[in-house]
Amino acid sequence: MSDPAKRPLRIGLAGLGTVGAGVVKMVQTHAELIAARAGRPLSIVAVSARSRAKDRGVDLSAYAWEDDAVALARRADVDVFVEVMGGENGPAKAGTQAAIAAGKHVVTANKALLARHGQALAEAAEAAGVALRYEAAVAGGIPVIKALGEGLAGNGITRVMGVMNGTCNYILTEMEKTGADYADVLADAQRLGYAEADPSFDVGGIDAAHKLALLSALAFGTKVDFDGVAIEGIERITLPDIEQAADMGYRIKLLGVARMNADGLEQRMQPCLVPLSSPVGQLDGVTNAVVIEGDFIKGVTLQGPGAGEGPTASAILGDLIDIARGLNVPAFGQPAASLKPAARSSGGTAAAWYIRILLRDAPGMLARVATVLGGHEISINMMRQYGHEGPGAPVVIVTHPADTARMQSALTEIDGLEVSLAAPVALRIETL
Ligand SMILES: NC(=O)C1=CN([C@@H]2O[C@H](COP(=O)(O)OP(=O)(O)OC[C@H]3O[C@@H](n4cnc5c(N)ncnc54)[C@H](O)[C@@H]3O)[C@@H](O)[C@H]2O)C=CC1
Ligand SMILES: N[C@@H](CC=O)C(=O)O
Ligand code: NA
Repeated sequence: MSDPAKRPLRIGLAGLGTVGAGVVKMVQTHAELIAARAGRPLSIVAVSARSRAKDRGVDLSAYAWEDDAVALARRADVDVFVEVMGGENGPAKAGTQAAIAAGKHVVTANKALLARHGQALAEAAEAAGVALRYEAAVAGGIPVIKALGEGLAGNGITRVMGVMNGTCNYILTEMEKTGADYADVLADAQRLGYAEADPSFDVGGIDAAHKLALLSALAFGTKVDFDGVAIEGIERITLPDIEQAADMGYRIKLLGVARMNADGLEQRMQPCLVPLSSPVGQLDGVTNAVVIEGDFIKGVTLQGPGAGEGPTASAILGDLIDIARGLNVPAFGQPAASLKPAARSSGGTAAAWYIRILLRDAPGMLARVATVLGGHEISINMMRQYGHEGPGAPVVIVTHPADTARMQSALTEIDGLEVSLAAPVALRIETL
């Protein structure tokens, strides 16, 4: 019998959409290069998706077909189950569980699955002695899981932050560049294969929060705590917000921050203003960036394409080549049983805020708002009125640093003023 470490690594590929088709293309395009680097060939043996008939622009004729992803996961001729279907339950979860139970390695791009079930799946994979790899799931083509879990493993990590959703960054930067409508730019992101099957996961900040929760576990040795992420999406950001931020030297980014404070883990994903001149402020289109701060490394910034066929396939192939080489590192950087439950921090550091309000246009209205802010000990750094909007006057206020709790109660009070014509929007200003 041939040496199993030398024979082809046999892949069962579940999902043939943007990511799955990319994986097929890369395996076919780079068969020789991959075999040379992995020490043995990678061979797709069987595939599965919803529709067998659909033309995906790739040649699938050499592969067996399975209607059922769970059956694919259990096939005797499959060594690695590649899950690129999506969904936090359904066949993604059942197939992954079945693969692990059958002693097969798993590579997945599915952050929703891992944000919910990562701990249980990592425990099961370790018990079965198989790898559970997910580089594609976080920041697409950027090798951030490898960087955090391997290259930086000797550091005490102090903070992880960044832009982790390509769709949102694409929308925010395209709106700024072209003045295009939010809905049109979102439709473009869907057409380009960046968005989730349910794009409200992207624009609602949920997809990026899934990713942040996985990075937190890796960075801080805590169990994945997706429900501990404070999430706010970009749905309420308007073109005037983007323009006014630019006018003040900032750009709006959906920014994730994970930090271990004295009272526990702070995890937040929210639109923030960042300096236009900062590396994060410069990110355009589908580009993501993750900043990792550690006690010995100080800071590392990784930047690259966060979504799309090629970058995501690249991450999947990186994981497959590691498996072919016989590497198996714990999914969350240390044995799953040793991960600690994450105590949640009661609040983050204070920050300056950008506030947008729509006030009835009459004398004395601004003074009412200033009084509310003053009552919450929030002092104003700058205040500007931007023309008129129907019966209202859009007003932008930039404050001096204030903590989130104080800002939230001030906003609730402003919202309750009869002069306030729309719910106020407040965005943190991160100095990075
Ligand atoms: N598109 C991207 O840029 C990235 C996507 N991901 C993740 O990769 C996964 C796949 O994403 P895409 O390829 O964009 O999705 P997609 O919608 O383009 O493709 C999904 C594929 O899975 C199959 N599928 C879905 N549900 C199924 C079910 N219940 N039974 C059988 N087959 C099913 C579909 O038929 C399709 O072939 C998701 O978990 C997504 O979050 C991760 C990083 C980047
Ligand atoms: N929908 C995601 C895809 C990659 O994870 C994104 O836009 O970043
Ligand atoms: Na990645």
